[in-house]
Amino acid sequence: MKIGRLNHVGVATPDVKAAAKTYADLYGATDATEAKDFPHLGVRVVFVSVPNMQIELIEPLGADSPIHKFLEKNPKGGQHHMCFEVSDIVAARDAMRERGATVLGTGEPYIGAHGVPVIFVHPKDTGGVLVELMQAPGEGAH
Ligand SMILES: CC[C@H](C(=O)O)C(=O)SCCNC(=O)CCNC(=O)[C@H](O)C(C)(C)COP(=O)(O)OP(=O)(O)OC[C@H]1O[C@@H](n2cnc3c(N)ncnc32)[C@H](O)[C@@H]1OP(=O)(O)O
Ligand SMILES: [Co+2]
Repeated sequence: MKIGRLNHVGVATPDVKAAAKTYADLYGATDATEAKDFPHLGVRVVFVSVPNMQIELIEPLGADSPIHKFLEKNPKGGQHHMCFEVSDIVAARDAMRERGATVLGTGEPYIGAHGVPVIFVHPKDTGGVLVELMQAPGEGAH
């Protein structure tokens, strides 16, 4: 198993709409989606598209949001995770475990904000960077 293209960089923020405006005003990155809520994932999301990938702006949604503590430590927000595409998310999950990394949650891939299955690898096993792996859109059975 080998990771593929960088699909998005996750950026946690207290306010996705304000953050999207910053990317538009400061960097001219005006190609942004409307904010979309994912209650079962505990985040509100705006995708800002740039030529080779997306910035995934994420705001906590609900008391159990997985990014609450991150924002307590980083109240203005900050880089949260990187997401790489893989050709087979189940094979990738198995490879992470075989290579000694902790796959978060139950380890079962679940549908993320792009509508394809994802997993997360614990930052303790990846040099302090939270890494998300996602089934490459249009590839593999999922
Ligand atoms: C899936 C929808 C969407 C998509 O792309 O489709 C998204 O990407 S949504 C993104 C938000 N969802 C997640 O991040 C799910 C997976 N994340 C988690 O389960 C937690 O965030 C977790 C376990 C990584 C951290 O949880 P929490 O902060 O509550 O726990 P701790 O404070 O105990 O943290 C443990 C340890 O990890 C360090 N940490 C936490 N977050 C990060 C981070 N983003 N990057 C790097 N390191 C991180 C934290 O500082 C602790 O380190 P320690 O040395 O033990 O103090
Ligand atoms: Co993500």
